[in-house]
Amino acid sequence: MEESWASPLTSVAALPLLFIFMWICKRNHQRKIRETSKKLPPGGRSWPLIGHGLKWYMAVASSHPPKFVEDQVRRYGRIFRCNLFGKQAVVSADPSFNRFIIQHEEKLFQSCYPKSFRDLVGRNGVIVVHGEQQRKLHGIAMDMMRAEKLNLMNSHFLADMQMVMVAINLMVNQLLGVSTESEIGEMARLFSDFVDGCLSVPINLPGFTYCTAMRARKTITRKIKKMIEITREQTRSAGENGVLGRLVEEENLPDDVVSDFIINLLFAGNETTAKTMLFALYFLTHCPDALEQVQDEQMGIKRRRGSDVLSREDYEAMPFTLCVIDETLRLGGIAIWLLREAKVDIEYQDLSIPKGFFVVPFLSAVHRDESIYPEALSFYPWRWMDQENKDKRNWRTSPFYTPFGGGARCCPGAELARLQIAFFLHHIVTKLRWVQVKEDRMSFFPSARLVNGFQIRITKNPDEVVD
Ligand code: HEM
Repeated sequence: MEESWASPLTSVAALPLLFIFMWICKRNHQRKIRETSKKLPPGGRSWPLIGHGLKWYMAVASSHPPKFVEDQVRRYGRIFRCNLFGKQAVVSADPSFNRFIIQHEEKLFQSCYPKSFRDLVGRNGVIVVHGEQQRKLHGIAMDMMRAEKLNLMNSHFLADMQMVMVAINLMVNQLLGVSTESEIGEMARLFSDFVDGCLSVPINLPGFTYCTAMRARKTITRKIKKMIEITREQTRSAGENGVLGRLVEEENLPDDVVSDFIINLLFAGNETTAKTMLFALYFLTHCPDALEQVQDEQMGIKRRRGSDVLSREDYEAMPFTLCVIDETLRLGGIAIWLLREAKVDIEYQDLSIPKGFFVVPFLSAVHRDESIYPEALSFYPWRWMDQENKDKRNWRTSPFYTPFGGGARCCPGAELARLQIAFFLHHIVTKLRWVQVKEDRMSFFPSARLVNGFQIRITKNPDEVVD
């Protein structure tokens, strides 16, 4: 009796609960379907401990750094998973995803460097800081290096630049306002020790390159701080203090931050530009037609100008030389890949990338992709004269051409670097002739270089116009 009374009542009360239960089940089921269809990028097995490190190293040390990436792309597609530097990594040879990564710095991804590197380049430096501090320092660097400012910053800038053409000397001269030969020479020597350490095994014991670099860093920092003091005491006319003067007077940054800022600019701007100059000469040596066209263009400028010092207008009148520089950056761009870490769980198209994974946009895989650049492995500067490639060539916006990175960390020195390389080529091709005396090849490990040091025999150009 009790049962027959309770039963209809229970059924009525249970009905809404049953609906809720079914709705929750359905929702969970749909979520599960969604979650399983969003999956980790595909990837192959790797060796314990070393992961894919050996194959990665062999490719990067060769003259075709995307080799490992290309092999994986053939198997798994342009976005794949592997094991690098002791961690799970997602590597991309996909132009759109690369752009997505560099455009979402700070929100989804974050650049990351080992502690040993951060200690060396400076924990306050723009390269390693994040968030508000990075934005502020990056803004200052961008502002300083803007093309129109390069002319205004220092009325002697372009002339100085051509007198102290060795990249590091130029950087020391411009950044610190140091001009005597002995001061520049000493800073250049210290800096060379410092840079070697950035690319070495981080053992901080006497006799090791890293330790020598840390010592060099201390001396450089002491010198910069002394210069800051002197700069504060002196009031020179605008522009005469170099970048250091502007940082101290206009930006009002603490001394430690100014010092790391300068060291970062020296580090980021020196090797990159000097190596690109070297690669440009190497490519031109192996492409006589391009060399002849650069020589004609530059001799024309020299004849018109009638002097050794170039101006901004001359820079704008060398379209073919700029194609040579852009083609050099495409094939021999110093930054072949960038390193990021996923800050949060990320979903991109039907893929998920868990928080903490390394994410590696492999720039040179795109630069050497046959489906994007026909005859991709040939040095062919004329491709950039093609109007169809105008958008592709715009390194500020193009997903296909990113030698200077992009987004919040795009290279602030890009214009300065192109200007320096163009002027370097002008002086070299108008004044000298050379013959390569030893076979050579590019390698990108531990940093971009020509393995035999590009040995050439140099003679004076017999056609040089005497001023
Ligand atoms: C051919 C020469 C150069 C190349 C190929 C180059 C390339 C790059 C690339 C790819 C990045 C982005 C790194 C990343 O996203 O993790 C970068 C950043 C940077 N570059 Fe350059 N660079 C060159 C010259 C210069 C010069 C001349 C300067 C300064 C005078 C400079 C200063 C910097 C700085 C400070 C950063 C860090 C920006 C930040 O993290 O906010 N670079 N460069």
